[in-house]
Amino acid sequence: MALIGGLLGYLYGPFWRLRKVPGPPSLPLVGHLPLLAKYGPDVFSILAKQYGPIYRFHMGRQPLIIIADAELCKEVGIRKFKDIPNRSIPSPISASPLHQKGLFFTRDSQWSTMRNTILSVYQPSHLANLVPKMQSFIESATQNLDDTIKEDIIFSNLSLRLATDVIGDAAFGVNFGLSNPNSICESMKSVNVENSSASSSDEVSNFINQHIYSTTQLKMDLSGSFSIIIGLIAPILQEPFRQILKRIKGTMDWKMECTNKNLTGRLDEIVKKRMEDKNRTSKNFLSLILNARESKSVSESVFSFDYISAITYEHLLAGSATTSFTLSSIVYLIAGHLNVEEKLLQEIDGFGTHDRIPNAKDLNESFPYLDQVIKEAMRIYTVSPLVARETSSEVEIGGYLLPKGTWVWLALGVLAKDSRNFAEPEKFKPERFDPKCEEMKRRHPYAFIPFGIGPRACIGQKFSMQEIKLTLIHLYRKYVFRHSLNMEKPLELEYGMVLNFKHGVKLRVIKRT
Ligand code: HEM
Repeated sequence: MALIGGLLGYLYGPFWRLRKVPGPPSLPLVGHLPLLAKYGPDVFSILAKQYGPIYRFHMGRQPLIIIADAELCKEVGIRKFKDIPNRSIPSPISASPLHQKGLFFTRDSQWSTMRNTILSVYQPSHLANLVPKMQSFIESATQNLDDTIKEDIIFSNLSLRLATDVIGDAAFGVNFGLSNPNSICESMKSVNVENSSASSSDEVSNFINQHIYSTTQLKMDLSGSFSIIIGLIAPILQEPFRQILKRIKGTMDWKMECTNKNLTGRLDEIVKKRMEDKNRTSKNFLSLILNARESKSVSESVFSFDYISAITYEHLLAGSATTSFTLSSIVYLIAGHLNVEEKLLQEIDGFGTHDRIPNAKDLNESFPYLDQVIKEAMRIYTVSPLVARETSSEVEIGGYLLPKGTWVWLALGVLAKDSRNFAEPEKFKPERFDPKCEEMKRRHPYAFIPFGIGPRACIGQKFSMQEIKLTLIHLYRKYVFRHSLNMEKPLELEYGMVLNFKHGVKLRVIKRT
């Protein structure tokens, strides 16, 4: 009897505490996973229409409170931040030690100390100094495009190489050499520190493949590893299953374990070398943390070796997959909207001759239409459509009392497609972000938040916008792009920790005359 009581408590306890929040009927154990399987990520928009701006969704046994309204997002992300300061740790992450100790999933004072130290790397003056370095990576990554005229390229691969190199340099002071046309085809023995280039194509492609694998295998839908799926249904069983499966060759858990071990080993090597380097500058993010640690301005326990490794790796992940996805989706959308392309080319050509490289101020002020195009593309393809939070005390949101420990997820992707804020939301119309446009004036200020909201919003927003703008200006000065006939229509997406393209973005390059 006690056993049955315990089992029922385990299965229904999480639901019972939140039963007053509306939501569709859910099945024991699997919760609303069948709905996710049926509709994919669109399920969150569909349910918002049916159940309103705050509703319950059971990711297996775990209930989530989904917030699908701009005003309520402001309440969760900003007004009630002190009661909701951390992110919940989703099942795929709890299975991945590599991803746990970064800024994303650290909590409370550990998080605020880390964030405050890191923030100095993202000051406007530091970012402005990165422009020449970013530009040189961009030139290098796009150097071979002339040879691919009238051929299809997988643009999403190029953009991932580029974004990984840029963040590798800014975060670690390491040139991975992925966008160097020669070292892509040559061999690379090791990833060397401080401005030395990586050589050996097997190693480069190995590294990038592992990096991509590690990012894309953290699924949030039903295509993850077996232990992740078990974790959704019965979290208590996830770790024992993972421990067993990671030893069985060929399973997804085994592959993830090997990949993560390899990557961690390589990155730890970089961190160790940099720790020993007495002449390090503070131009990159890793050196800055190490300097702060040695000068005792932050406690060594806050930035222990594990945390430094995790946070540096996190920058590589967070800074590459998101920026690269965004760049590819922008170019893809422009390729399908020639009126937008024409207006954009006019703005870019009007800036000056090709040898005039825009500086940080130019990027902020001289490309208003480019700004609108980027925002509209990020609205159509919101790379991070759900943002996680967890209550640290009992708190009232939208008329419901949520107990401590409730997972509250902000549905940025649903907000971005809400017709109350974006007329004809499926259409690509950059002009809707023109500050003079009526729709823009009427819009809720938090209806479009692709970088999140409040003190936990993305730390790399300005960094990535600078990189994206520089890249697009460089590309469109020389080329335009068209969809490849070999690309599926509509574009198919994969739902991992961030959105990804199922088959890449395939484009045809046309040289401008
Ligand atoms: C287009 C590019 C990017 C997008 C769309 C994006 C989006 C996001 C979103 C939605 C969040 C969660 C915010 C929240 O919870 O309110 C986030 C957090 C974060 N992002 Fe980004 N990101 C991008 C680029 C970058 C880059 C380039 C970096 C690093 C250089 C970065 C580092 C981070 C970190 C460390 C966090 C966690 C912040 C914290 O918890 O304090 N991101 N990002």
